[in-house]
Amino acid sequence: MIQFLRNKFALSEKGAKDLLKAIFACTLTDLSFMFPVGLLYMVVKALSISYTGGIDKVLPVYVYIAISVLLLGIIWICERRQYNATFLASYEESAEQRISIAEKLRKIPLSFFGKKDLSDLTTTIMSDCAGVETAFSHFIPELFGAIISLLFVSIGLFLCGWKLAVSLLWVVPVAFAITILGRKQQDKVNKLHEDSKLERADSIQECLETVREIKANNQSESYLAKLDQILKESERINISAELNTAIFVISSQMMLRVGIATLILVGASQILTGNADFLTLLVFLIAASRVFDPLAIALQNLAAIFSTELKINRMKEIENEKIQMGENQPEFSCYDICFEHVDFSYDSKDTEKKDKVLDGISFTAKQGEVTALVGPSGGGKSTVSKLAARFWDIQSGKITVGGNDISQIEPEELLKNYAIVFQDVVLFNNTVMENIRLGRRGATDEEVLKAAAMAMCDEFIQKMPNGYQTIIGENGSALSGGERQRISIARALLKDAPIVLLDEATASLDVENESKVQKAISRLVKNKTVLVIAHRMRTIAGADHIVVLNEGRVHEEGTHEELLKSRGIYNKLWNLQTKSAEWTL
Ligand SMILES: Nc1ncnc2c1ncn2[C@@H]1O[C@H](COP(=O)(O)OP(=O)(O)OP(=O)(O)O)[C@@H](O)[C@H]1O
Repeated sequence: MIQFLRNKFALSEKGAKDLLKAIFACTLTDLSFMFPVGLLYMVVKALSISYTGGIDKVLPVYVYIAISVLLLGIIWICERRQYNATFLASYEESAEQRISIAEKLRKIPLSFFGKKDLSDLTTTIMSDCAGVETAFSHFIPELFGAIISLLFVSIGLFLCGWKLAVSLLWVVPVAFAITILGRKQQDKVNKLHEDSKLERADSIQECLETVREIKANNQSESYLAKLDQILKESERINISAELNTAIFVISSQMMLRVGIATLILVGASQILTGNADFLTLLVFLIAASRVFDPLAIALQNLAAIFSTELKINRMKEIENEKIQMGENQPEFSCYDICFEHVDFSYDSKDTEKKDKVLDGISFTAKQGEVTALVGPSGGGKSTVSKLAARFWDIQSGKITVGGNDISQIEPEELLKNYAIVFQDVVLFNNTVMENIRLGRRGATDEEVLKAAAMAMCDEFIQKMPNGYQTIIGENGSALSGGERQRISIARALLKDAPIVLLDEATASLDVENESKVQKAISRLVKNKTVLVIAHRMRTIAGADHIVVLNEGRVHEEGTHEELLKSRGIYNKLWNLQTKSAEWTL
């Protein structure tokens, strides 16, 4: 049972056990609501006896009051237990689920994120987890609780009179059948609904992210018209999904009411023929109201559980994704990075040659040397630098660091040895100090200040309202491109790792700052393995080793002088840039 619940609702073992407890608690609560029916039966019976003169068989009033208080106490305890078992446990499980998805996302290869939209993942973590939390705290325990308690009550009702019981309960399987038969249609509409929600979230996110470009290109009106259309379509699908569910749920709930009508008809004819008394019919009617109310909610819950399955499947998709694993304490004799016949395509299922981004790449970036990657745009330079840090796993060949195959090293352990400066700098909505400290957690303020000064950040940071304690806004929106890049360089200087990856690290800097930062970088890279990508040829002319990449292959390699002499792509790029330096507007 525990395993079934785990598989069905993507729960942890503790979560599945808690769910069982919650179902048990809900069953007890539903059953406890039947006690007042029993008491009512006793009271009405006592009144009828006293009315017919059998006063000596009637219990004193205080006994009924005492029983009522006792029953209230039992109901209160059951409700309390149900509250603890459902809400507290479900919040704990939901927190666990969110943490486990976040942990998983940390370890999933980046290729997964290429297949998924950011808003899709955000929806899974925030809204799907919340949806499952509601299912876990309400729908599932209430549904199972109502069904199990109905079974017990049915036994009691059959013992009181099977004809009346059948006349009341025949509607229950019919009502469930209506909801279950509508499932196929509901699944279809729910899928459309979920897809439209994702499209809506995507469009709004895209609109917010690209608002500057939309305005700059004078496209506000047409873009907003398109967005408006998407929102209206989403609203239409939303209403149709609600209506669709409502049709099946309301029909099945109405079916339950038919059961009361047939009970009255059969009960009346039984009384007329002397096969039942009015008191028994009254008890059946009160029991029907007590049992059918939670059952009507259970039918609603059943429909909601169908739609929750879509959310659960999306969570399972993340849970089942393969993670990057490997050795936790690798030992490196040196930090040479070696690519051996590496093939790579961003879509790992696409093994066809035309989709390969890298095709048989082999070269070595030695420790103590600067290795530059150059070549035409789209040649695969950034891909090579990211693969060197195991951001993706390659399809064939081998990448080693100090002789260790990096596909066998735990990514976070591996990355401890890398200081990386990318073209697109990511900054966090925190102080400048903390954004730099991200390079090395635990670095002292003095060390952060030193790194910032070396990366030429100090001057502009001092001008900020609160200096190093200034909050820089979401992704450093208040900073210029060059300032962001210098903060990223300060992070790398602070980390002082044995391998340095620089992908267009100084591209956004002006000439004056570039030469100063270059000096800082040349101190950073001493005795390290450095892989550098730069479009400005003069930046890489002094590299110890230059690898020219073209269309995913190593076209040529050597030093600046050797490559100029060979008159290949490098020579062509060098001449083009020298000429372009003379251009004026
Ligand atoms: N995340 C990605 N998903 C799919 N394809 C990608 C991804 N990143 C890059 N590519 C493709 O891989 C190829 C190589 O890209 P890469 O960024 O490595 O080239 P590059 O030489 O660094 O280019 P540039 O000099 O313009 O930065 C390109 O065709 C690019 O479209």
